[in-house]
Amino acid sequence: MKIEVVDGNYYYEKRRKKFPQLYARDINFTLAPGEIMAILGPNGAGKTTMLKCITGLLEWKKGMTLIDGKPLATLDRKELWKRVGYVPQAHKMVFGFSVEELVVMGRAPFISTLAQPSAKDMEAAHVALDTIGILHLAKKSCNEVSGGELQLALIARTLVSNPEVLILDEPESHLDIQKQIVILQTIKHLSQERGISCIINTHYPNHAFYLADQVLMTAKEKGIIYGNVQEVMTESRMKEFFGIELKKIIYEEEDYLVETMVPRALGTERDFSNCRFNDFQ
Ligand SMILES: Nc1ncnc2c1ncn2[C@@H]1O[C@H](COP(=O)(O)OP(=O)(O)OP(=O)(O)O)[C@@H](O)[C@H]1O
Repeated sequence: MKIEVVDGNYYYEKRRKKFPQLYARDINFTLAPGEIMAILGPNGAGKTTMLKCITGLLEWKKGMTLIDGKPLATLDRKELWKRVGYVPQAHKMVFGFSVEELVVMGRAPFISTLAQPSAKDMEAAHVALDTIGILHLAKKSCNEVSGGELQLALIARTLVSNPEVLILDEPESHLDIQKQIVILQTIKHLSQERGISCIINTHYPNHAFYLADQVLMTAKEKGIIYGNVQEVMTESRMKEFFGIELKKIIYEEEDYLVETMVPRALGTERDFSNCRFNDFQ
């Protein structure tokens, strides 16, 4: 599925006087099938709002989303949600459901109204739980799992409908580092093996380096930059958009490379007063 946004912009009615446009420049991008785009920006920059506008959960006040060249507004919503998986930010919601019930709800576009999920739907839910590595939680109540486990279940819920596109709002934000890696690798695998396109909001520059073909960076007064990850995520751009100095680090082994960015402010001054000359050799 190809997703395009043409001249998109938005405002919240309540805040229209102060912010007649949430984005200082209109949003334009094209995401080809199997590509991953990361959206980065400071808190409040409008990343969640952008995901909602892209998927039609909110209506752009200006511009539009095109799906395979057709305006999203002209598409049948039920058909669209068979093709698009949306993972919202996980809040501790009070669910009376078990994890497998939550996940099988992802099959809803395929289940006729009032019908019970079939054995095939249940099997799809278990496969999705297994893919994410939380099949053992299937029977647990959503009230009893941790925020991170709930986040994983929400991701599994989108996978049961075999989406062509995954839209993920900070999917790694409540997860420990091992589960973050599981999620990032799963997203990459889904894009490479199944050709699923992904749009992911993240606060982690190194996750964008790992995953993204393209990056869209936004900050209220700075506007929007969009391009490939190397073009957009430079030290000077990060300083401009986030107001802090981030240093790009490349860790290399023979045939292995990790790119990341670390905040310079978290370093400490080195004290060389007790070092002997030989220590520097
Ligand atoms: N329903 C709403 N009504 C009015 N203003 C809203 C509403 N939802 C969000 N906003 C405001 O719009 C701006 C963008 O919010 P949004 O949640 O899209 O930002 P974000 O970049 O995703 O933030 P974060 O990184 O903190 O999750 C914020 O200033 C927010 O307070």
